[in-house]
Amino acid sequence: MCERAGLLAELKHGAGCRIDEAAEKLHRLSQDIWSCPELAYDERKAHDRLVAFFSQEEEGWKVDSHFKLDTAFRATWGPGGGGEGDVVSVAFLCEYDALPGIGHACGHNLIAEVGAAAALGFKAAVEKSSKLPVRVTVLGTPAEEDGGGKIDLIREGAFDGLDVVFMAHPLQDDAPFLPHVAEHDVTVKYHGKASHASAYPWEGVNALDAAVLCYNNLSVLRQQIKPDWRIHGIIKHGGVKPNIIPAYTELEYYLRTPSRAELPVIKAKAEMCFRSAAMATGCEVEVEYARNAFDNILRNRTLEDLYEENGKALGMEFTTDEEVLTNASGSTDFGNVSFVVPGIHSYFYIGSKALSHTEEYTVAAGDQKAQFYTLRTAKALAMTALDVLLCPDLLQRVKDEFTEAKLKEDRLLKDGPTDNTKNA
Ligand SMILES: NCCCC[C@H](NC(=O)CCCN)C(=O)O
Repeated sequence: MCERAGLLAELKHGAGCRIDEAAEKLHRLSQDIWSCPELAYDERKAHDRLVAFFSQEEEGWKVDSHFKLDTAFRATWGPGGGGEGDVVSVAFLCEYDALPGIGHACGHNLIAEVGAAAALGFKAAVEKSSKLPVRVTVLGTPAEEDGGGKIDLIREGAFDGLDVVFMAHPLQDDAPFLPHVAEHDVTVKYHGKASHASAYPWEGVNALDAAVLCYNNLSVLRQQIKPDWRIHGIIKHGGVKPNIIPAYTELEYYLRTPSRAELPVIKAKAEMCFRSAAMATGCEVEVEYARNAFDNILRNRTLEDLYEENGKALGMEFTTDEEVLTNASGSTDFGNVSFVVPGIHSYFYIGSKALSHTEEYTVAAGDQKAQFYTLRTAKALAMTALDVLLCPDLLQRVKDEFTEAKLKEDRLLKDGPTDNTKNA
């Protein structure tokens, strides 16, 4: 039981009221982002809209536009960071990139809204109590769907000095945590030799054959990988004309494992598939891994429990479906954040059972119905942040759990998982 339970309850109530009061403009913010979907690292309008929101529509924030990345931003309130000792530095994260062709089919417009709303509520609550040593940060993090803006921002020091970070992602259910797997994108390019495919095919070196063999090699490999590992990809370039033996082909694959420690194993296995296809066809092969590999998420059960308690008080019904709770739901660059700062990446229902990355989900993410659930989630995040701020024991528990979980993962990384790539 928190010693300041009375004050805590009052502040939680205040946070909720502030979020309700700002409901209309928060909805406009997310609608503006939703109606103009922009791809990773190119979210210029979303960036400008969020910057305008914190510098013009809201008061008291110091805003850094283009913060370390062209389409990232930072809004801060409270004492300056670094060296204050007792100041608790709390951050709320926004995402706002869309998917090619299907717009906001992952609902990142709502992630921007939920992050902004939680920050507004939390700030308003702590503002009333001048004695609370707290700094509030909103970080606008681009390119979750492609590239991993949070990983760039970590490298640039944007997460330095933060004590705890909060974000929430829309889905089909409310859940304080869903497993996320580590992931690395790889592009495989085959270079062959063009020739007339009917007149003198023997003069050609067929890069499409290499791509097809690569695809098939990986499909065969899939039978011998662990059930929770994932390999999936596309052929991005498959040639230009049936009567020209393709001189160039390109594939893009995502390789995923539950822990970042296992990624090197799946990569070594996939590598043999890439190279053997080149050897069989006489093509040259180039294998290019993306700049950023995504880590799995480190859980923080203290934060999850608090979030669940607050969510339930607001009427959330958390899923108990084991399939949802145990299946890996994809990857996120928040995984990398969870290795540098303790945090929570919860999921929230938006009034629809449509599946993410479909056109139906795009519609749901822009629907008025999603607003109630988005703001309710923002309240639960703000309330959870208030819990850790007002109860120093809880913050310490959050930090201890983070250190322990990280040590465990580091040990796994150091010892290395079993690799049966070589049959010796
Ligand atoms: N490097 C590519 C990353 C793709 C990330 C993408 N993320 C999501 O879909 C969000 C989490 C889903 N619950 C993914 O394909 O996993």
